[in-house]
Amino acid sequence: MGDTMHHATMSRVVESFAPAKINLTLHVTGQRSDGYHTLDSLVMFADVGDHVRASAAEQTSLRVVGPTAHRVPKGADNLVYRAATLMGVSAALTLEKHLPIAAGIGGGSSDAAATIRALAELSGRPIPADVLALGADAPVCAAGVGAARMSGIGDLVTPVRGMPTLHAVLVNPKIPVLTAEVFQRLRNRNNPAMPDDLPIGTDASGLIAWLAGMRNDLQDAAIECEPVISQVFASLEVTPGCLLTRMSGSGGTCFGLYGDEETAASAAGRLSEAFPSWWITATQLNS
Ligand SMILES: C[C@@](CO)(OP(=O)(O)O)[C@H](O)COP(=O)(O)OP(=O)(O)OC[C@H]1O[C@@H](n2ccc(N)nc2=O)[C@H](O)[C@@H]1O
Ligand SMILES: Nc1ncnc2c1ncn2[C@@H]1O[C@H](COP(=O)(O)OP(=O)(O)O)[C@@H](O)[C@H]1O
Repeated sequence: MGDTMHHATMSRVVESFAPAKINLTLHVTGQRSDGYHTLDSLVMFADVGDHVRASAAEQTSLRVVGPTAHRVPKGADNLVYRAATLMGVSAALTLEKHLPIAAGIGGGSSDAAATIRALAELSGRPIPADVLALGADAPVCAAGVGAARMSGIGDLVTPVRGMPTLHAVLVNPKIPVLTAEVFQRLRNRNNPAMPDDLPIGTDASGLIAWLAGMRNDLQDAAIECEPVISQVFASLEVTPGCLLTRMSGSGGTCFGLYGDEETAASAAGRLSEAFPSWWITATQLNS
């Protein structure tokens, strides 16, 4: 009895969800002397994503499973492994990978953040201050605050409370888009930031109307890199009830916003039939 309990404690598995990150807006406001761009972005998280499982072990190991596992590095360069190294905690790690790769939805950063949360719970250690080392999207994912305004180069994260739930469809053509290449292709690196005051406390239709006046400044450059993205936009725009379309991050995932869950689900159904090789999912964006 005592032994069994001891064993159960030793093999405690902590599971952490790594949601897709959606940039509802992405304004590129300048470029620093080190080449990195300053951003102003309103971020929310989807209810689809990857799962990370961690249990204490003497040496770190990583097993990658799931539908998109074959597309990610399996060794020490996986962001899950790098997050464990940054935490200074050794663990047996499993990444269950569902999100498309190099997709503008921060999959690797979200996996790293989920790993950090799991290892913090397992070890009692605090979340390290330098998560930015794991990518510009890692701080917003690690903050775990839900909706947030991301600025600086991704290192400044301000929680945004009082955002409504949004009903979205995510569409990715399964063509990887290289973030660095999209930034390189930008013609205009100095665009206005979002207004200081975000539309806090509005309902979904008020938020969508406000979003319509905002931008993703990487869209044109991403379409130049991968022209299929304009087909992704066109496919979303013609779905009944689509209120807004935009690209997330550096692409190629684009999202459509809808007034309710049923309309979003039926748009996702139609699109999946028309484009069986694409990754298409209806999702709720939560604050
Ligand atoms: C564009 C964004 C917006 O949320 O999302 P994704 O498209 O990755 O999802 C992020 O800023 C990306 O974050 P992440 O993918 O973690 O980027 P990193 O690995 O840090 O950077 C990849 C490359 O993008 C460029 N980069 C990235 C961030 C930034 N603020 N300025 C840049 O110029 C740099 O050339 C860098 O070498
Ligand atoms: N756990 C991981 N998941 C996804 N990509 C990873 C992971 N670890 C390392 N990478 C590398 O990071 C790169 C960016 O992937 P990803 O985070 O999916 O991009 P994006 O932020 O554009 O959605 C990939 O090309 C991949 O080689």
